[in-house]
Amino acid sequence: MTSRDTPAALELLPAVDVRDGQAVRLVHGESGTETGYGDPLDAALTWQRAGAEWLHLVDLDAAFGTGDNRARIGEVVRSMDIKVELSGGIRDDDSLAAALATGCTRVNLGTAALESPEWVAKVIAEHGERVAVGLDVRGTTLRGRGWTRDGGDLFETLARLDAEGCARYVVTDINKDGTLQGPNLRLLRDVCAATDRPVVASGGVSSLDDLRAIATLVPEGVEGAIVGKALYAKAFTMEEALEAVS
Ligand SMILES: O=C(O)c1ccccc1N[C@@H]1O[C@H](COP(=O)(O)O)[C@@H](O)[C@H]1O
Repeated sequence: MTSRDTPAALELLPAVDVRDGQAVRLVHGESGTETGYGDPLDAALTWQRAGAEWLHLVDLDAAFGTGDNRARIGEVVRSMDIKVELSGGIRDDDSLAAALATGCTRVNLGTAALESPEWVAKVIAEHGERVAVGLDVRGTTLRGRGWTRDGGDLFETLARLDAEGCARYVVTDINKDGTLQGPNLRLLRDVCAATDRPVVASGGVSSLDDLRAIATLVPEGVEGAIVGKALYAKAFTMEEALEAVS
């Protein structure tokens, strides 16, 4: 079982979400709300050049069940010198093997953790630190299948995954995601209180002050923060973000 190691600084994971081969941002994760930001490799390389140590890479078509961007995603991962957390549509042996074969540092499972608990327990046992679970919530209700279906209670699922040895959680407040309205610090605190595993925060970051606020939760177990729209909207630069949490 993984214990929570408090890192010196909050890790930042710039997000590259891929739909139809393009980097996009959504609002509340809703299909059809895409704003396009061009080539995903260009975006990823931009964050890497700016000093990011992680990339949060999402195959949105795979998450929505509208196809996949496997080939493009594989190219992006293989082009990175930094660590990559890969998400979206990893729900069975085939998609897991393809994701791990890209050389990504870890995969992030969403829907599978809600719909295929036995498979996920096996994958956690086999792959340990290479597997995180994405807990994508509205309120305290988990959402799967592109965030379109309810998938049970956050804290019941967290307890089950903890018992199975899940290494870390990526916690997304869907109501905040893509809105630039600030993170849900209460949710992050509540999750940290319920588990001793590291937590990566996702959703709502709009400013350097938001990142500083998330960084105050490092002692409670928040290890990292995913930053999406704020970077694309140029609310701050990646360099400024890294400086703010260093
Ligand atoms: O990141 C998003 O904006 C997003 C929106 C809608 C659905 C999923 C999204 N992202 C990530 O995708 C995985 C879930 O994929 P799956 O359920 O395992 O197929 C999860 O990491 C979400 O945070």
